[in-house]
Amino acid sequence: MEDVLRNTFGHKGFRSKLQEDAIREIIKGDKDVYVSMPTGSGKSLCYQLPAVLAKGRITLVVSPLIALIKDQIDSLKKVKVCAESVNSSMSEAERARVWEDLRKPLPETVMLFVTPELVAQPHFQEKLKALVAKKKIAHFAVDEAHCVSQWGHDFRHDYLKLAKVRPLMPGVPWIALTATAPKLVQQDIFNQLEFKKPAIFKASCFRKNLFYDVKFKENLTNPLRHLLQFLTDALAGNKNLPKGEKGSAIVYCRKKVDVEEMATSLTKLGLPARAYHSGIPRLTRAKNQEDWMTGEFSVICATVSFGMGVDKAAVRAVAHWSSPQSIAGYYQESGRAGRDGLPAKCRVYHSHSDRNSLQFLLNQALTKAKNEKQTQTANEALKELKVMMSYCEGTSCRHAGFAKHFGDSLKDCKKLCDACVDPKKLKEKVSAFADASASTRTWISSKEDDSDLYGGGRSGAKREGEYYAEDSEEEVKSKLALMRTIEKQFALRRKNAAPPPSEIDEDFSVIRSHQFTGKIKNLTNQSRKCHWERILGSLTEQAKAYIESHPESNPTLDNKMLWELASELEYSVFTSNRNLMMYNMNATTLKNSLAKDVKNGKTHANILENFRKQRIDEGDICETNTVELMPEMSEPVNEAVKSSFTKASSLLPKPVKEPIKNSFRSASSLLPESSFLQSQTPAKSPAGNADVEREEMLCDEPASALTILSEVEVESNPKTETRSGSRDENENDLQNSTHRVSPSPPKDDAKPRRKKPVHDEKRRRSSESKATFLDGHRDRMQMKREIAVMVTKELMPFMSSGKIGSRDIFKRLNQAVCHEFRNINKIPTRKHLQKVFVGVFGKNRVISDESCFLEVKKALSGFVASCE
Ligand SMILES: Nc1ncnc2c1ncn2[C@@H]1O[C@H](COP(=O)(O)OP(=O)(O)OP(=O)(O)O)[C@@H](O)[C@H]1O
Repeated sequence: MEDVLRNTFGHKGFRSKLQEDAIREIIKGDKDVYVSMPTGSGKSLCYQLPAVLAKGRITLVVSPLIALIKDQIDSLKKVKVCAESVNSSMSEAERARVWEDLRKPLPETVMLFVTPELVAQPHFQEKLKALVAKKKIAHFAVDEAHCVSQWGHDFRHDYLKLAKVRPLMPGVPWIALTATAPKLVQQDIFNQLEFKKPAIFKASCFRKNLFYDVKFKENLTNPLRHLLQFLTDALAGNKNLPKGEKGSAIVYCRKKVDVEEMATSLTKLGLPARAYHSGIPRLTRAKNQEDWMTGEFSVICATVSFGMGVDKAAVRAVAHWSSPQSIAGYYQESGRAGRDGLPAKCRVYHSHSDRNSLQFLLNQALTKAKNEKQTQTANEALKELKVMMSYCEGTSCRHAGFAKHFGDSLKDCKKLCDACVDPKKLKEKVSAFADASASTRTWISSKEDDSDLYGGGRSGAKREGEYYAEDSEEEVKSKLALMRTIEKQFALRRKNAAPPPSEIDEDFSVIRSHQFTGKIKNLTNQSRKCHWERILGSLTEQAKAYIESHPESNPTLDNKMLWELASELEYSVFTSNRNLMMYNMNATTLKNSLAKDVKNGKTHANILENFRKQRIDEGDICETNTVELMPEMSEPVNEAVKSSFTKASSLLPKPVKEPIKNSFRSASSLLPESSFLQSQTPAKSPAGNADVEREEMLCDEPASALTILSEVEVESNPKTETRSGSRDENENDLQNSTHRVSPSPPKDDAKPRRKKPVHDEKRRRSSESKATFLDGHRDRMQMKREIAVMVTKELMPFMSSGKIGSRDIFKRLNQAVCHEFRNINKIPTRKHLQKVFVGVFGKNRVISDESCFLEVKKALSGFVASCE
């Protein structure tokens, strides 16, 4: 045995005691054997070595993918072990050659790799019987045995048929091999493969060379840059290594389209990456995999169809760009890191929208379940998702999370995950994320197609053949359905009539927190959905108008974004109104306002943001060293875009005029003359015009324009009620002051508002705070706001003293400075800014015109960098 280990396989010893023991047991050949060891721990050797020792007899190996089979055969050929396969990718002659060999009294073939589909074929079973009759089968090994379990994350229907061949081979011992599987899956494997009293070899799932953490996209200023940094750090050791030894990384994305986008974005940012998913032509896909394996490039962006059986040792990082669907799946995918035993990192970028999309899709599967089995499967998938979400949003040791799931006993890893390295910091992050979720927890995103959910996810049951088939037909259907709905809404909007309840009742996924509809007495889901549809109609029209008027930038309609935005806006009206009449009135006013904006050629801020992002992705907007995912109406956005910009505040219902705090009153009076406010606000405050001007000069933070203004007020008027000590308190006050832009009946405007009891007020505030949360990127937006406030405040005096030639230059300079600080993720202090402005204005420079401004802009990053 040791000879074969050394001389044939070239290993100095066994990888572990468990590997050795399992191999010994398999060689004995008197029992079925179950081997469960983490990815990369050397499971294959457990059947390969006994196969070599079983001279003259064949070991049959069932493997789920032809690609995987090919890899195995290639690596065995390298060590001169004769392994063959018979599968659909081979020519008739090749298959005949293999069968011919197998018929020989002493076949050369040591291992025969087959797919479960082939095993199910009668003609294969006939040949199998003949081989068994001649006692030519040594072992029957089932690789990736978790595929047999419906509770596994990668169920393959054809694996279920394997047990049918069991009676055809009495006395042949079976081997089931899988990476770590939970107890339930293990038992299911035994049941399905009819294992009786198997010998069990099970390793701990703890991978001591892997560091696990979770990042919350909503907490990050620029998640893409964050990922880029993560990958760059992980691959930093590559510099002095030859190509073949360079470390590499995998970025898993949920959908094929995300895979493509990610590969393009990373490449544009200077980290060459390629895509891998089943939609890519097979040859290109194979070339991408090959080039990644050989170190031509380091990063592969893929759906989960990539990786099974990929034996690349030096994977230094595995990132999941959105939350995986199950913890077992995540364990296996992330386990592709560090197969060489050296340190590697595994990270999930989690977000509310991922959580909600997954939840929505699985709920949908549950709703659509036609029989008890499907219901059970869907329920199980939901349970798995719950566990995965607890992993992402929990604060306990990540490794212990795996251990618990797989029935191991590990308590904590000490320092191999973010939870053990800095529990306090993680708790803060989780709580910031939870805060953001207050408004989105029950939000169910727009219809999504699950055909590409992490390469198929549980729907992977549908997969057949060698590659994960993906349902492009489904995708098309889903898109058509979406388009039909949007078209329907256009028609409805034109007729200005609500659809019959039966039609709208069919799907409330667009209505956020719809289970809370009872909050407003007599308000039905149908009614909410009807308002949502009308809002969506107007938004879609805005987007279409923009597309028509900007053919040069070739933007495309992002239906999903429009659905979500419509839901967001409807939800903000829903949470800020307390009776049916007010809800209906304000929802209608909102819709009218959006429609009016269409006429006036205005476009909602989020739509502009989306188009701008598209342009960034296209590479049209690419500022040196920066890719921004959030709206930055800065330099590269053309004037037309700027002028058609609709303030988010204009979408909020009418502000309460009288009983508000100073800061808010001033803020509301600073609002732009949007169609909505024009129709609602009878008179401006005396300070109105000046303030409007000042507001326009502020840095372009569309969704938070109002909030910025409130903050400016807070900063500049220490006596205002909202001013309080800490930044957090200010933030609360800020929100509260902003809430007051909630709708109220026109009659109330003239009367002072009756003071509510404290608990009522609290409840009102909390529901209103949900309403003000417009984009779910709270921390990032807050940082932007704070930068904008600081920069505006410090730049103002230069405007007043005539050092800035025009309002437009002020605005652009302000944007440019904000931009620089956002680039370095820093909220500047007064001192920082004073230093920057010494550089900008020198002793007595006046930035009077465009050329002057451009000159300053060029040097700006240097001034900002040196201000620290
Ligand atoms: N005893 C050993 N000594 C050194 N290297 C080994 C030993 N056993 C296996 N290996 C190597 O470890 C690597 C991983 O082995 P293998 O592919 O069998 O892992 P696995 O457990 O099947 O992983 P996965 O579940 O991802 O397929 C291979 O490169 C293999 O050659």
